[in-house]
Amino acid sequence: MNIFIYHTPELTPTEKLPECAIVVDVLRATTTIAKILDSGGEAIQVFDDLDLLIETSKHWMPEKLLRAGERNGLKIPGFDLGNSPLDFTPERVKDKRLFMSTTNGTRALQRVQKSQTLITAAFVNLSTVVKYLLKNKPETIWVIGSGWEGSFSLEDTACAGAVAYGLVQQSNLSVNNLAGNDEVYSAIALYTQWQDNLVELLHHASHGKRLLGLAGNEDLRYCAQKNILDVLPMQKELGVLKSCD
Ligand SMILES: O=C(O)[C@H](CS(=O)(=O)O)OP(=O)(O)O
Ligand SMILES: [Mg+2]
Repeated sequence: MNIFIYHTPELTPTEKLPECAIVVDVLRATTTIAKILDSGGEAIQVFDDLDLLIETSKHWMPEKLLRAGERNGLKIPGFDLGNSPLDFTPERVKDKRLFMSTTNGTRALQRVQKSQTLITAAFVNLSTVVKYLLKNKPETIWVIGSGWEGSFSLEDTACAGAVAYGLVQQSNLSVNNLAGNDEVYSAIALYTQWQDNLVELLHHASHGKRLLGLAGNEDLRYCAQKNILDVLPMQKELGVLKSCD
């Protein structure tokens, strides 16, 4: 296994794709995606373009669909839900398909949607992701931070480092056997520095500061929790994520 970490989708190579792409958007899209599937959601269909989301969702059974997502961190007018993981309860989402668009996470997913395998990771489902990688041993793994509007996100790179660190900790592989680029070393260093205080890390992050004003502390506390959801969101058809059992 060779793991490459890219801080934002824009930094990923354009001329090739990995065997396994892992998109990270701790605040909040991939945390929310994990919560949706843990709450019994049928699937999440992700869109970069809102018009296409609305047009596509019109053809889905009305009683089985919800439109979710945000622009500038706030629920899109006319949508059922925003992008706070706390809102995606079993009562709201069980057996529903979520048609979803967010500022960064859904854009990152589209960038690597043609990869052989595409999964999503956040702190909440970290151990499930690491377990999947150790079991399936993809040759090339890309972990892509969603960033914020093309710039670096502290929380996404820290979570990417947590994935790499988990592989090292739970196998006989060393970092220099695993690391495919320098970013792996820096991401692991960032994660190990903050692994016992992720809430504080999220409060330092510019994304976290922005969210504090919009959604309050509860979202950050939830997104900072490690291994609370045993779920592996995997792309089963282009743009459609389901739980990989
Ligand atoms: O909803 C979010 O947390 C962000 C938007 S913002 O950075 O808070 O404005 O979107 P995401 O795609 O989850 O990074
Ligand atoms: Mg984000």
